[in-house]
Amino acid sequence: MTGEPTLESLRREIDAVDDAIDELIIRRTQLVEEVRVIKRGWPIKIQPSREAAMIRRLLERHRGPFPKRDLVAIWRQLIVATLSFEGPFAVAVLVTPGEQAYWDLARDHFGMFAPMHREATVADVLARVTAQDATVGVIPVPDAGAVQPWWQALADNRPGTPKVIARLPFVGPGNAWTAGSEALVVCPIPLVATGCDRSYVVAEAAQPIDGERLRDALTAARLELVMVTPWSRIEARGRYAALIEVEGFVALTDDARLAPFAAPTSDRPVVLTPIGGYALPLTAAELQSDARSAAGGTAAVDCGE
Ligand SMILES: O=C(O)C(=O)C[C@]1(C(=O)O)C=C[C@@H](O)C=C1
Repeated sequence: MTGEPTLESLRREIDAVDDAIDELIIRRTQLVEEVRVIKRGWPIKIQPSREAAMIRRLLERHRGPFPKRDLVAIWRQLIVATLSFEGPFAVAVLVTPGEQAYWDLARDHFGMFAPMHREATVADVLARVTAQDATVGVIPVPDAGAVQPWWQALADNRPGTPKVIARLPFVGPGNAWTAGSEALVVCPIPLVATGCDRSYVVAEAAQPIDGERLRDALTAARLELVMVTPWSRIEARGRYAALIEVEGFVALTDDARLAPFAAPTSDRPVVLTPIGGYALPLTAAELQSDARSAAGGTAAVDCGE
């Protein structure tokens, strides 16, 4: 006899679905253990480009009314749990008196259980990451009004120098104490292109370059300017530097577009050094759930690359 489902019958079905999900987590973990073997010689296991691309792909295929933000939160917790048994994983976070925004952003991204260390200055965060006392560091996003040119330290080719690998929040502000704050994640690993990226380049010159000349130089290099900080003096070298953010992916080494900027010339006095970047945070459109049914997925996001 078939009839309307009852609470009991629906709960039995939910239990069966939960068992299937649990079996898949067990299976996924077995696969990740094989990844761990492949990565045995790698000092740092985190792969932020892969993480961002995985989450974008899963959001595109998802359908139905389950909130996509919460779906991302589930995936983030799963990925970070995985990282913690691939090898040591810890986060150094800038926390200043009265400002815990970066702590919230780090916790939202790296989960409830990743070890997190508070640091009082950006230099302390960078030092911990350089020493690999912490795998990654979380520091403020520099903007066009930035005063602290900490990013100068990233334009250094010595092994172990932290580079920018992600931007937070990846999935919107959530219930963070200080909504609207944004952070960069740094770690000494290279990214790979995900198709939805932005990059940072440090410009260095004997004198500050005015905005128009800089834009022309970047256009010649086929780089589209997003943001440039004020020029600041590098005391040790008697030169000036600015942080530039550009659209798209710029590799840390061998990017043909940057080759002409490796050394200064009389008509091209600016040296450009890539220092990493980030997969673009998820947009409101990507996070829009289908509130009506479990039928349709969402169109792939166009990142203009
Ligand atoms: O693909 C990898 O390299 C993994 O280690 C697996 C995995 C995952 O859980 O899918 C975990 C951590 C990485 O940052 C990216 C992905």
